[in-house]
Amino acid sequence: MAISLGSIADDYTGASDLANTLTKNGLRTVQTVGIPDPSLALPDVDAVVVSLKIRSVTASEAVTAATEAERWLRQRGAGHVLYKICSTFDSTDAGNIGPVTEALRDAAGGGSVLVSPAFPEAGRTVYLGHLFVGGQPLNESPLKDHPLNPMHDSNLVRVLTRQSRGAVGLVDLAAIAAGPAAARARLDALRTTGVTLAIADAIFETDLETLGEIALEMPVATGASGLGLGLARALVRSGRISGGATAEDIIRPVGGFSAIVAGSCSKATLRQLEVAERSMPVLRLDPERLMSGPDEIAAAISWAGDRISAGPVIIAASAEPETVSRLQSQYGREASGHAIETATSLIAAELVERGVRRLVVAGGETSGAAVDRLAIPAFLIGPEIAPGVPVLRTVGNRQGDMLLALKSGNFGGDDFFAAALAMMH
Ligand SMILES: Nc1ncnc2c1ncn2[C@@H]1O[C@H](COP(=O)(O)OP(=O)(O)O)[C@@H](O)[C@H]1O
Ligand SMILES: O=C(O)[C@@H](O)C(=O)COP(=O)(O)O
Repeated sequence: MAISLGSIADDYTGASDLANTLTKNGLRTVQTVGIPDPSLALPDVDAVVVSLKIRSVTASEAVTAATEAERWLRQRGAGHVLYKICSTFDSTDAGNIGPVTEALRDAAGGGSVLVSPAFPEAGRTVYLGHLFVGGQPLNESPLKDHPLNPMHDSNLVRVLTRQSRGAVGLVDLAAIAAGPAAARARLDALRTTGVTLAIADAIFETDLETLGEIALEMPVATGASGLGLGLARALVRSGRISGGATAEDIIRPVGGFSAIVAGSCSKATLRQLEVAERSMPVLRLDPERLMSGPDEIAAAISWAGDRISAGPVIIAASAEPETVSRLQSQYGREASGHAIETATSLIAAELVERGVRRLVVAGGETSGAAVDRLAIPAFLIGPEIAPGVPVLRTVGNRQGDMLLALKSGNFGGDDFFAAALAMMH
């Protein structure tokens, strides 16, 4: 199997978001969980998205995992590798976007790397290097309260500079709107001044198409699904792939019970839970009790066990920023995040043991922990529930075929949970 496009995603929801965009734009795509075991039979595809859980680990761990994935992708023919980051540039001054991008650049022999988290379909645009989330600059958006990586600066040139060894520049909208030749010239001019990482503005899909065209001429790029769209369209335009991806039979029924597990504290998820509460049983976990022992997990499993055969249930650790801050000031940010992810993943695994075969997980880190515990090796990409969130069908899963949706915290409309379940039978 030779692939045209390789991607390394820094979390699992981000991976399914990108795989969804690539599929919608004509690439047959598979999402693997880590580097797949050689015994796993992967389908014949144009693109592989390797999901890693490296957004919130140390920079050196992230670099090691990403460079290993890069080698694996190159060995399978990937001429271009996209490092998929969050469209809200989730990271801290310690990394990991800068260190991983620079390591992938070094592995590919140097040159310039375009970096753009723009994803206009989801309201993420970049202008003069500033990232906007809907109508708000990043630092005024709900991302300012993210439990693991609160974002306090919308100027991505500054943010990336703080994480990188090399100089960071800007390919601005004026150059991009003037088309590939002008954007290329701007990038070349930056390179002569020693800039190796270039934040790229993008507001409209046409900007992404321009970015995709020039990114494809280079071995590495860093960005969110918007850049994926540009790369996929450039590949299809180049005639190198057939452009015939379909998502049709991926959602054939799997049976079993259905459940939702949420660990995202994003504003969108909190609203979706409120709305779902009107039509489904929802158990709100007590974070204090989760931190102090296994009783809360056992109680949640028993609560779900009593209800699951009657219809879908939701179990959520999600809480408002004030509650999250209180817990973090008592136990520390990483320790509380990790303990809650462990709890939600144990609950998800226990639900699957009890016959759940249709599972929605809300939250990037939360999804990563759950999919790892379930030991699911890979996913095929089905139709889209909401921008950035497809239905996934497991490949090579030991419990048999399952349908999942891994929802990025910030994605989906108010009725996302009902909409997801309606597409999974
Ligand atoms: N009540 C809570 N208090 C503190 N942290 C929490 C709480 N509920 C969930 N978390 C943690 O918050 C983090 C949310 O991150 P993530 O799952 O990536 O969601 P998102 O997709 O919204 O970023 C996880 O580490 C999760 O364990
Ligand atoms: O690019 C995006 O916004 C998403 O694909 C993504 O990575 C979101 O991360 P989480 O909110 O942590 O799921």
